[in-house]
Amino acid sequence: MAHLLPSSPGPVTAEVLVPGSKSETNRAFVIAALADGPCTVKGALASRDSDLMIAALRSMGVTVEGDVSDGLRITAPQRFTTAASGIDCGLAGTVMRFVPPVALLAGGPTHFYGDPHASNRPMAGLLDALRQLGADVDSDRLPFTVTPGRSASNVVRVDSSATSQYISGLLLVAARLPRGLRIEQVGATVPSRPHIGMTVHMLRQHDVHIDEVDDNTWQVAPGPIAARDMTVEPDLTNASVFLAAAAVTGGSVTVPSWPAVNQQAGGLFLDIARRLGATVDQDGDRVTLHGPERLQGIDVDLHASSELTPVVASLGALARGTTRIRGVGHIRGHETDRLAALVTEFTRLGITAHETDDGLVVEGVDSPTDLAPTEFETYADHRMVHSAAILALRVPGLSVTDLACVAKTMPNFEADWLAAVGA
Ligand SMILES: O=C(O)C1=C[C@@H](OP(=O)(O)O)[C@@H](O)[C@H](O)C1
Ligand SMILES: C=C(OP(=O)(O)O)C(=O)O
Repeated sequence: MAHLLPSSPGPVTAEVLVPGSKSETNRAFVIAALADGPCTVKGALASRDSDLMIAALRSMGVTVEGDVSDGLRITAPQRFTTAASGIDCGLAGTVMRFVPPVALLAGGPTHFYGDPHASNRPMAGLLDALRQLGADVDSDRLPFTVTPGRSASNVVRVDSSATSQYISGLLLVAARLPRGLRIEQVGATVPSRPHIGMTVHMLRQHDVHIDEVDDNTWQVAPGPIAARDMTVEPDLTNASVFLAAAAVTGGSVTVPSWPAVNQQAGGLFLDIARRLGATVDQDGDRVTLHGPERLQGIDVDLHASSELTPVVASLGALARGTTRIRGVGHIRGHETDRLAALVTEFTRLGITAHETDDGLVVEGVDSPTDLAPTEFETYADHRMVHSAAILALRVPGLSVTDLACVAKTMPNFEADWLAAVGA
């Protein structure tokens, strides 16, 4: 069923408290599940991806008590069990890449499955690394079964050019392996580096000793992961959607509780917005974005913050001139092939856009109200909804085919968006 998205005749003015970071939440859950005592996680995101992570860990013997609003109490099992009915990864990259390494600690085979499209997401590099650690793995994509075995080595060579999540997944379990782990990244280049930085930072807060030998080598000492309580920051990539509403309407949106120092790729949005012509003020932990009369197209490398691509593409479509996004070829393996999806839907709407080897080129539209509003296909991808929602503010009548997929990281998106844009 098509869902009409709100347009905004005037500037959007709002203050929006965004929910917890998906990336931090699912790392916090895995770290707590591997720690040497109970940990409380506060500020966690409640969403499909985090629910899938909790269900996965529970089915391996982890105890999760309490609720997200008061803090979740997570206790590692004496020994990880084999999940009797398998582990549902949904479409969550963090579940499909962070949990299989934990299955190395289980006493037998663990089966992993997911949504239909999850089978298109890259897994081979991680599964190959698990084989190097002695596991038997019966496929190179979902669904697959990991059966741990005796490891001949504590060194893995992994091509992580398809996703940074292979490195993060291996780092998370590394200290718990009998001899620790040395990870040697052998791919041409690793995307989304801040996400690896987040993994390293969070593990160090639990006394895990990680030596970043060089840009492509991590040496993790064996040892306990210290139990400590954690507080999850707001999700800055999701915050960018709301800030973008101000950017395209000449309005002002404030996000409170913005962590001054953070490891989130979404934090890079503020500089990108400035380059597009927005003004960004930071007053303590409050960030306010003021939109200009008209944004200006930019040439931008989003290799480090590729999950911002759908938002930046929409900003480019509403800016003056051309916007070129580079360094994001790997997002063809995200929730959907995001480059193809954005170009297809933009073109259908009348926006000139094309794919390049490693990104997109989008021509800014002079009169968005002249575009023929369409039904924007979302391909089960939450960030395609975000992209459409930003465009719709200036293209009255635009709808999306499916709104429910926002539950992946922001189940309350519709209500929060309607409140923010004053619809
Ligand atoms: O580890 C994480 O939490 C994530 C890493 C990134 O994946 P890629 O390295 O595949 O871009 C990012 O895009 C994704 O949204 C979340
Ligand atoms: C790529 C994304 O998610 P995942 O964690 O499933 O990889 C995303 O949220 O943009």
